[in-house]
Amino acid sequence: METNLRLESSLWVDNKRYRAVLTGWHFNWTELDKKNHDKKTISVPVAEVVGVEEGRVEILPQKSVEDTDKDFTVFYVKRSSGGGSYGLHWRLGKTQFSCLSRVLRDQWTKHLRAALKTHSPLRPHRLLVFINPFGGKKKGREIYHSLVSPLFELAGISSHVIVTERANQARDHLLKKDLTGFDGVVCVGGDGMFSEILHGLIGRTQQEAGLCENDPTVTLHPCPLHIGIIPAGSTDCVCFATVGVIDPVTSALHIIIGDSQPLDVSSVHQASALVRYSVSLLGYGFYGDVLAESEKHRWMGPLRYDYSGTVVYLSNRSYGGIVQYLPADPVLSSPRDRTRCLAGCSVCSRSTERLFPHSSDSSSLHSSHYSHFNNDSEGDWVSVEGRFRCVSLTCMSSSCPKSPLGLSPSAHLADGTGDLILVWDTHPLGFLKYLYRHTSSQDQFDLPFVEVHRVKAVRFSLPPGKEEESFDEIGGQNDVVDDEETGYIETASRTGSQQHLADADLTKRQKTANPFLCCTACSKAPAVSVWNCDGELLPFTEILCRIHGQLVRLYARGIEDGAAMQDYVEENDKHERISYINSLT
Ligand SMILES: CCCCCCCCCCCCC/C=C/[C@@H](O)[C@H](COP(=O)(O)O)NC(=O)CCCCCCCCCCCCCCC
Ligand SMILES: Nc1ncnc2c1ncn2[C@@H]1O[C@H](COP(=O)(O)OP(=O)(O)O)[C@@H](O)[C@H]1O
Ligand SMILES: [Ca+2]
Repeated sequence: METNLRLESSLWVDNKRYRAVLTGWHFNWTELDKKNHDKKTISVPVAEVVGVEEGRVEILPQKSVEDTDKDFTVFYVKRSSGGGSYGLHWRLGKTQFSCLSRVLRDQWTKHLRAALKTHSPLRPHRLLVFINPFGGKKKGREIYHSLVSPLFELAGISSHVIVTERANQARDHLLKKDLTGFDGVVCVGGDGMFSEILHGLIGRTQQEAGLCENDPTVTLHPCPLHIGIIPAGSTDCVCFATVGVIDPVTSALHIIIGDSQPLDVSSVHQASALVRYSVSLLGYGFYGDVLAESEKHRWMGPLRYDYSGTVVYLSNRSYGGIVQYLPADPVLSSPRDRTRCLAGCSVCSRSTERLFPHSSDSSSLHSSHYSHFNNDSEGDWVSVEGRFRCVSLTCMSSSCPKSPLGLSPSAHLADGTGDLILVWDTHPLGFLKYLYRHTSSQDQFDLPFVEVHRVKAVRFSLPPGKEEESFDEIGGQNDVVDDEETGYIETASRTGSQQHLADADLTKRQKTANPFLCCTACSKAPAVSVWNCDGELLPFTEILCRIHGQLVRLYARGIEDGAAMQDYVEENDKHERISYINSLT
């Protein structure tokens, strides 16, 4: 196949003659009629070609085609220079080639298109797009129509666009509507919008497989549809941690070329009922309180988190709790090994083999997946009890513009584990130091009151007697929880209906359990905090979380190391130059 795709000829770009070569994996062109040391080769991996069009094509300011029969135009991914050491911006590169004859032109377009098909099999043809018009700075629609949709069109992708009119519309659509014909789902919005897509797709996949999501020991089926994220939210942590930059064009290009990045997902259960799924921050204490406080200030937009963070920091709270965790195999990796999960991460690739050992045999794929979870005995769990500033679990680094290396800089996107961070009660300046270290590359785990563990599952419970005490205490200051509300929680736990749970607003009981909805004006410090689950408040305090390795796939490839990529590009250029010179002599 590969030999059939090879093509080599002279081509002209801007009236200069080039030697163009298409091997299986690369398309490159080198200027001729120049002294050897000036020769420069441009090399584009076939997998990064966006589109091949007959004629001289422009797409800006709008698409125009000059239909000459000896020309063709190639669009491809171009990395923009000077983008810092982590995360590169991708832009659309364009080169217009002229051939000596129409026959040769047709040969080039045919070969390039065939190579594309062979080398990027996951390119989407049809996408379902959800736009949250109210996310972040409310620019979702504008971002999609001006920056993304012209690129999708150029790449021949057809998209069905839905601008949401209410929260949970995207999730409900994915749970109930016909999805045949779609290769992937794109969300234009923030982490909250991504979470809707995540819940819709995971729920739908388990429904179709006849699996019960409530049971934490069940091996869930990975979702067949890919998810693309066009960032247009407040934190955009999932996008930042999987692409390395918050940039709609970069993300659109990853979608177009069908990049594929698996992602670990944590399921959160209460009394054997599924409560929610989480990929980034599942946080109790500080991060829960910040979210609860910030809900009152939504009108501030993305700034609400800084404001609420300051208010909560100044309130200086800590909470009692029992944390139990199931450690991951320490031989594989550690949260303090100072490595980074980057594009092509070897820890994650090895995990794919471990999680899906017979991936060529689809019948055994799911049955073997996660069987080890059931084999872990109670004795493997580690238990700690005390007072915490915060307890956080994250399946990935959770880097975001506020914290470029993230909550756990060495966490992996797809290794089947999460990092549990315990910040014990400490003096206010110590905690500030911990928070502040998130903004730089200083090690936030190198503090005497901070612990981090790589885990497969986590349980959180309140110290004995504390739960009732806290509700009684608050009950005295607020309306007593009535039966109807308690009834809801019981019903929810019993049926575990994901939709029911997610649809329900916080009940009064949940509000009383939430310090910032009731206690900012109280002098007494509350005994319980609330869980922040990827930006949603959870209605339960005592939970069990389990990490499901590589449950979903994103149109992304992980963070490209800018510095290493530069070397690669230069090395590649040099290699191509030398091999070309050798072929001449
Ligand atoms: C002193 C500077 C401290 C900077 C600390 C930064 C820690 C940042 C860790 C961020 C982890 C983010 C995980 C992602 C969560 C999102 O899923 C989720 C939803 O996002 P969406 O609204 O876009 O849908 N976002 C959140 O829950 C937001 C959490 C944000 C926490 C920010 C805390 C800011 C703290 C400022 C403290 C200031 C203390 C000042 C003392 C004088
Ligand atoms: N049309 C809509 N009206 C109101 N809320 C919506 C709508 N569409 C989505 N949402 C909800 O808005 C929340 C926040 O959206 P998100 O896109 O994450 O923005 P942000 O990052 O600013 O929080 C999400 O939880 C989502 O469920
Ligand atoms: Ca992980």
